Amino acid sequence: MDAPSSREPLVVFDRVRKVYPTGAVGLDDVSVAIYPGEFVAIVGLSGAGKTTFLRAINRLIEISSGEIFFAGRSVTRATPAELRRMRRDIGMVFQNFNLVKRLTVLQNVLAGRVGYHPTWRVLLGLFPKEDVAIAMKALERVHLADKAYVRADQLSGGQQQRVAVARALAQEPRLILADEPVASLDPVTAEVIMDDLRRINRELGITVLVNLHFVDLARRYADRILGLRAGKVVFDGPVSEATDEVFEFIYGRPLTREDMRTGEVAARG
Ligand SMILES: Nc1ncnc2c1ncn2[C@@H]1O[C@H](COP(=O)(O)OP(=O)(O)OP(=O)(O)O)[C@@H](O)[C@H]1O
Repeated sequence: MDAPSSREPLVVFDRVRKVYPTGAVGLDDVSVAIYPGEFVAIVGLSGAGKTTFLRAINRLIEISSGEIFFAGRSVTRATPAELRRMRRDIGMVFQNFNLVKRLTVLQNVLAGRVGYHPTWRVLLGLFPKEDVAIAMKALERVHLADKAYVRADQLSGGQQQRVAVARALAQEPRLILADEPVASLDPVTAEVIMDDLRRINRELGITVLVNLHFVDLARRYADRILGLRAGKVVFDGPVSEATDEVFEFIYGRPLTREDMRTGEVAARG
């Protein structure tokens, strides 16, 4: 693989600030570049700005100043049509799955294709055969093809999150944004989801940005750690440099059992 510095970044934040109408600061002068193929974990305490960072990329949140670029184009100044086109390339996975529970698994995954068709067609549920093939392939990637015709609400939480990953994948995105994707799952299931995301990243070259508050998962799965505190990037480096001391610096306090998905804090010498 090329060294990141020799490639065009996929996402750029240029002096981005977000101040909510309440006065709360979501992002404070953030400048950062994410390169194609990276798997980046964004870490920080609750309220540090992780969700704001992620949602600013596809403009689910409007920033207050600065500029964000995706694939060399300004997201901030994009017209509605340009924004729709960009959002096709950006899949999203949420903490609470966001599936339509009364629809089948396959129908949920097909929702990932809506950005490719006019609204009337989608409302009638008229997806071309190729889309069904893409959706089935996405389900195979998360090992759920056998559940295609089951109603989404019949699945376990972990399975529902895998459907959500398949839905993002069916978009054939360049980037997947995952906002605390394992926060409501047990440790074993959390690893299944993280394994899926990593496999997708490695095998398909899709860039993955994931908000995590578990130190062990961030270390195990990410290539790069972006540490936020009070809206500022206070650490940006490879996972090998993200020591306990670094996490304690990002969090502004000692690590606790709650910071580990497994609930174990390593003994420190
Ligand atoms: N819609 C909103 N209106 C006002 N303030 C907000 C809003 N969303 C977030 N904030 C504030 O912006 C700051 C950053 O919040 P954000 O949700 O991005 O942090 P986070 O790191 O994702 O935290 P969490 O893990 O709790 O979601 C916090 O101070 C938060 O209270």
